[in-house]
Amino acid sequence: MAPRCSGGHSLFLPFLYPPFFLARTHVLLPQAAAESVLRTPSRRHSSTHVAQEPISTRLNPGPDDYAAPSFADKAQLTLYAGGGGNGCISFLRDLFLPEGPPNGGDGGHGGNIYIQAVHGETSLHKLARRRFVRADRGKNGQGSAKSGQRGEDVIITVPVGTVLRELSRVDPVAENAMRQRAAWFEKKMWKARKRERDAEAARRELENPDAEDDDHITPETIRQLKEAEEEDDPEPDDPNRDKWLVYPGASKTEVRNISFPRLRRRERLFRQPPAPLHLDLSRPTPTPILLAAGGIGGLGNPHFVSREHPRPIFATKGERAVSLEIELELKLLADVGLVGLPNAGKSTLLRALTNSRARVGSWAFTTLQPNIGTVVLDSYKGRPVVRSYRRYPSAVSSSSSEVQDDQTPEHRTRFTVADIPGLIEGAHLDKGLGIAFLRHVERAGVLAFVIDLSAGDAVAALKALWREVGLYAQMREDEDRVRAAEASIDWDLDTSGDRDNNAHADLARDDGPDMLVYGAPPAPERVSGLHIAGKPWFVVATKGDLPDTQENFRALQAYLEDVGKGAEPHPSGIEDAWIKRCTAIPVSAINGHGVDRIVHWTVGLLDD
Ligand SMILES: Nc1nc2c(ncn2[C@@H]2O[C@H](COP(=O)(O)OP(=O)(O)OP(=O)(O)O)[C@@H](O)[C@H]2O)c(=O)[nH]1
Ligand SMILES: [Mg+2]
Repeated sequence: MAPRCSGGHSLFLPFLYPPFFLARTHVLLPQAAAESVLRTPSRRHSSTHVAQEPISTRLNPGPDDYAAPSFADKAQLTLYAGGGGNGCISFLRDLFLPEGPPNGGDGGHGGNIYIQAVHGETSLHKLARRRFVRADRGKNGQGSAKSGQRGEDVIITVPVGTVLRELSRVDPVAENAMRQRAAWFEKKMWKARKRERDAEAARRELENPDAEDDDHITPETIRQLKEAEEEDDPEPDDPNRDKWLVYPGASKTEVRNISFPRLRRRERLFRQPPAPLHLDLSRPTPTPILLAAGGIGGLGNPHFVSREHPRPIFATKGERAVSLEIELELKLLADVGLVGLPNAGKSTLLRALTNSRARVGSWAFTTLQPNIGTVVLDSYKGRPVVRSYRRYPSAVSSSSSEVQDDQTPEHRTRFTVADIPGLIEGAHLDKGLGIAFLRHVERAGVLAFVIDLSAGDAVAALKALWREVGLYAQMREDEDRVRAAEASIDWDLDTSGDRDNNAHADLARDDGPDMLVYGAPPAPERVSGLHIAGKPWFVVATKGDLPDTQENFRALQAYLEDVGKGAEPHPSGIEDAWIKRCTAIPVSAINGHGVDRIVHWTVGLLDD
């Protein structure tokens, strides 16, 4: 019978404890390693070796023991900001005061819609189901000078890493301003025509001083002519007329004869941000960002008291509010992205590291949607697991106050880990579950390559994974370059002519050569893929509890040492990629062994 060790830890994974590695190998016979695999709590005290179904634990759960992730990384929403409430037309009535002064209250302002990126949200599924977001309308004003209540604001909370793009907007305020400008211009033209007509009539009268004697042109005919012309060219309507509310008891003639006063421009507390909105919420937003401003409330009739209108029977309507169609796309901003072949043990590792209940199964493509888990470093209940500090990149902010914030490191109490579906060869060509999920690790701070030590050559597996990731990165960079080329303006329309004689080209060259593209877009630069290959990475060599995995691990470790020294190229083949601290951490995720080292190593890389 094979020798058995009493301490579980020392028997497992000799390479978890490198200093003791050589000393311990002599007791680690293959049979012993094989036994250790089956060492589940129920077996620890059993004296027989009868094969039993391993008892399911949190790290080795049954296929049905999982929380289905509700995940969506895209959502399209229509936002309706709240309209303003109407102003009120009312007059004070009291004993012995039948016709008191006007006392209609103002309408309340409509609610705004904001967006805020927060830690703790990991998916857009709730918003994807919602489709519409409406802020409340302001309440109408009431008699006795009671103003209407303000409409309630809505804050859309999204995960950090969400990108917002505006698709379209309907802005009644902007439309109205445009209509007003057109009406103002039309009125100006009409006034000019009227002046011309008057001048013409006066000239005719002057030219015919003895018009009374003339049968054809009398002052009466001149007046009639002018009237006919005026009928053909009526005064344009006041574009502000539909902004007014008139007392419903007023007669039609009264309404027709009201000359509404000029509406003054009103100061806005919330200005609608200009179109098109494009936000990249790659860090938490301490204060919500305004997306759609509510309409301002109407004014009650006391605002319009004047000598001409001592008892105004009109008030203004509340402003209609903007509506926006937006698209949200989530590029998960997990700190660590787990990349591995299907069935490598990524989800088990996520369970071991965090409280996640990701689905685990001994078949490929168990995970169909990304799972996010949070590793708590400091719960403020005792000593932190490890002290860590987060610094935000200063490139994100522009204002000086924010730059100041960037320089003060924030105490990191947790970090997030993203487990995505497994990659297969050709994933960058959309094979398997494809590249749809690679964009979630694209933005991770650290990449952890999860490699199953029991599934053949670990070095080959690592190279295959890096190849896919590298090709994906290069593809993304190409896409970005093409998009940038398409979006830039080609100022040099005369491609056949001599450029030196072309005034446009000269102008462009002097003023801003970087902004302009001459003729065809330039040939793409050398493809790099560095935006992913430049990230810190390490290898998690898992399933180390299985027999005959030590050799594989040793070969992997030797290969990574060579990569670190520069003797071997980076596994992706990309030049200048990150090779500072390449290492492999052996773990047995199913037993939770070695996972603490992953936490420490990750924190080291994140803090760097
Ligand atoms: N012996 C052993 N088995 C493990 C270990 N980690 C995972 N497994 C088993 O490997 C199988 C696959 O694990 P998963 O965590 O579902 O693998 P995955 O990489 O998430 O797979 P996909 O989601 O399909 O990509 C399961 O049967 C696990 O129990 C380990 O450390 N040791
Ligand atoms: Mg999985």
